[in-house]
Amino acid sequence: MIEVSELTKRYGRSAAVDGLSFRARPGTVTGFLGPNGAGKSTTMRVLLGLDAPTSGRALVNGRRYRELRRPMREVGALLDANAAHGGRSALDHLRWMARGNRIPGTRVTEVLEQVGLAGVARKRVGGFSLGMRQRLGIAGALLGDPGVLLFDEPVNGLDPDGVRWIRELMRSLAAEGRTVLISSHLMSEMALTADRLVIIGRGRLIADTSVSELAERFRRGVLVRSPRAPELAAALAAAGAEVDAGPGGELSVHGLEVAGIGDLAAARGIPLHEVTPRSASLEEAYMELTAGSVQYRAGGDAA
Ligand SMILES: Nc1ncnc2c1ncn2[C@@H]1O[C@H](COP(=O)(O)OP(=O)(O)OP(=O)(O)O)[C@@H](O)[C@H]1O
Repeated sequence: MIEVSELTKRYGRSAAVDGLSFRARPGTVTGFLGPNGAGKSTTMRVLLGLDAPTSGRALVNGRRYRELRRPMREVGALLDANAAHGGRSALDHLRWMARGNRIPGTRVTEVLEQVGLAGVARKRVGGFSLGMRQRLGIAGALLGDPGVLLFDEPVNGLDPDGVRWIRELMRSLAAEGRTVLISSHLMSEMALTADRLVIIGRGRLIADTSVSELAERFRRGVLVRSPRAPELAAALAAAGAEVDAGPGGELSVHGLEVAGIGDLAAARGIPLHEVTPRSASLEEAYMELTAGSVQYRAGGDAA
């Protein structure tokens, strides 16, 4: 379990994180979303004890990081894919991590297998592609077999195969009952990977929601086509719906759901050729939610 409550982190006069509260629960992939500079990495750094909060709390399993008895066995993290020393082999890097944390060497072999690097374990990390370095970083996060995992932008720069691999890994880690927090600025990716979405902007919480709740919130009425559209429009309006007729004769209906529209048409013997609930895409929803908190725009204007 991850619990962030009233967390504020200031750098000088500006707040990177500003009164942020949310939870990430076991068995769940929580997508941590926000535009560049929203405060995602800062929150993760505080959770991992790499930065001290100005105020508020960021707890892993009910404790601050430095109060954890065996941190690597409780929480694993991928913050920076380039953290491993380029001159070392993947095997040496993980062995070094394992030794420092009293983790048995056999675990190194296991995680190398799990991330698909067993075949290149003795190669120097300096020659690794970005995707291989991400895998190595993930192997490091998994080394202590922790119940809580934090991944900061793990799909950045990966090809579609790598992206899919990460998505499936995150899902399987959550299915094992682990708490998985994964940051991204891409809604499209999170919509496929995450159960819950914590969306932040300028250090503040914008939404704490499930993917389906977010889609529901951005519903845009029901699109209806019928060869007897004017008659149907009148009947829907009489039933209290708000109806707009489009240029092609299609109706945009608000205030009545698909079932209600179908029942009403059936009762009057009006044929329906299409009844489609419409919602803004999740990407549009995300853009709308974060519109006020984008720090930098193309052209360099501060928002
Ligand atoms: N060490 C630091 N000193 C001063 N300002 C910092 C420091 N670390 C982060 N910031 C500022 O805090 C804000 C939040 O940064 P953070 O890296 O947490 O955002 P993010 O959501 O992870 O963004 P990105 O997606 O770009 O990584 C930014 O305005 C950033 O410039």
